[in-house]
Amino acid sequence: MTDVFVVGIASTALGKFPEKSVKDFTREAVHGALKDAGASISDIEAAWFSNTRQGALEGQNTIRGQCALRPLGIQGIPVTNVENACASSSSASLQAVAHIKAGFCDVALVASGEKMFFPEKREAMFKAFSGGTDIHRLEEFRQKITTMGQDLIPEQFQNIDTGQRSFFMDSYAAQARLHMETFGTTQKQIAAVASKNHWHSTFNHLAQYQHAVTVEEVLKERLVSWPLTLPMCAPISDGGAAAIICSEKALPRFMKKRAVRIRGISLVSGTDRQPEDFQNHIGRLASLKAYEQAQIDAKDVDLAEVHDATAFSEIQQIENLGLCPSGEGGALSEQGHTSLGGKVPVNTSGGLVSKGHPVGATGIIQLFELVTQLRGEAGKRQVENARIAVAENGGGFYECEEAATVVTVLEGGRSNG
Ligand SMILES: CC(=O)SCCNC(=O)CCNC(=O)[C@H](O)C(C)(C)COP(=O)(O)OP(=O)(O)OC[C@H]1O[C@@H](n2cnc3c(N)ncnc32)[C@H](O)[C@@H]1OP(=O)(O)O
Repeated sequence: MTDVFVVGIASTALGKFPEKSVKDFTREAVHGALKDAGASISDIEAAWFSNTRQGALEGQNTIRGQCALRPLGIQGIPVTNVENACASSSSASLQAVAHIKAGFCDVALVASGEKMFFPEKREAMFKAFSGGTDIHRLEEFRQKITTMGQDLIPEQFQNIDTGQRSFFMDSYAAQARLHMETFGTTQKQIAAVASKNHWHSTFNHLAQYQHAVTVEEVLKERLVSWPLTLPMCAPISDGGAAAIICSEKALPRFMKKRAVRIRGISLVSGTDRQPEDFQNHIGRLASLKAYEQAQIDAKDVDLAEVHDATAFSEIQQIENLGLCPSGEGGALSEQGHTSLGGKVPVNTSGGLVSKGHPVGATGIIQLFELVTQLRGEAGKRQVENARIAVAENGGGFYECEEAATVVTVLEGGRSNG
């Protein structure tokens, strides 16, 4: 089977852009990725597209990819729409990799345009998140998560209305409380992750928020769902991203020196595990599979982008990726080991909490950061001598964890000859 490479990749600026459409983000991202690869539209033999919101908020229920790509001249080739909640575009990447490995094509496009911010439809904007779980069991899930670690919530924060928010913030808050109860993780450690990611994003001109926030400031901010405060939560974001990937055979047509090899990619769905069973967390299962494919060990990882839909999630995911033992993610983060300049920098882009989280596009945006790093083009946030990078992208929520998780292992530099 052929090796598969990323030869072109781009992300738009992320943020709240009420004047822009899904088509605008897609156009900018696809043109950026083609330019980066030195490719043209006629090079693309098959395309995958991800978007999660256009159906719920704009009524574009199906064929979103065809609608966004045809105006760019991408037509007459297979176009497949992939929806897997926040893991949509990484799931799409896996389909494209499999297609190339199976020999169906040599050059593929994976693209996403996402629009989440609709100030005039605020209620619908938040309600749309509930579609990322089993809507027929929403109340059951809600009750279950409310009871998780409830005793830990300080009295002054119990039963208070913290305003409109996505269902997911309550789910992650419940998981955070369970982790605190089990391992002694502290709210201050979660704040340290948020503060570190906000600092990282000061070096990322595409990030939604680009200001530093101290640990103390994070803790003093508005509460969203205990123990999570505002800067610990992924914001509402618009944006797009695209990648051109190819087989070994097609590689000489592109800038070989800047190519990054996809050494492993795995997709796992959640299981019936109990919340306390951390060893079988979906992120752990997905990373083990991807590491096996890539024939690497956690100690080989030079940097990672993980799905910090909340700052707590980063603690959970670095444990799942094996960057530290279970229960030690909070301490590892607080001691600065996951910061730029630390042992294994995590979320150098600023992560979802600061760089932004246009959900369908997030998988490719994570790859964009890692490819930029592996090419040595990350400027002030560059991780020295980075060779192996890992992306972890989680989507949806079923029972007590993400419904889908994709882990991708990338290798840059000397692997490409
Ligand atoms: C599997 C998964 O990935 S699930 C995750 C999917 N994503 C989500 O669930 C999104 C979760 N986020 C939310 O629900 C919302 O963003 C909330 C509740 C946290 C905040 O929403 P609101 O109360 O409407 O606040 P709003 O977005 O208006 O922000 C107000 C201001 O606070 C500040 N702010 C908001 N979020 C952040 C953040 N993460 N970091 C720093 N500042 C922030 C900004 O100054 C912002 O104003 P601006 O965006 O206009 O500059």
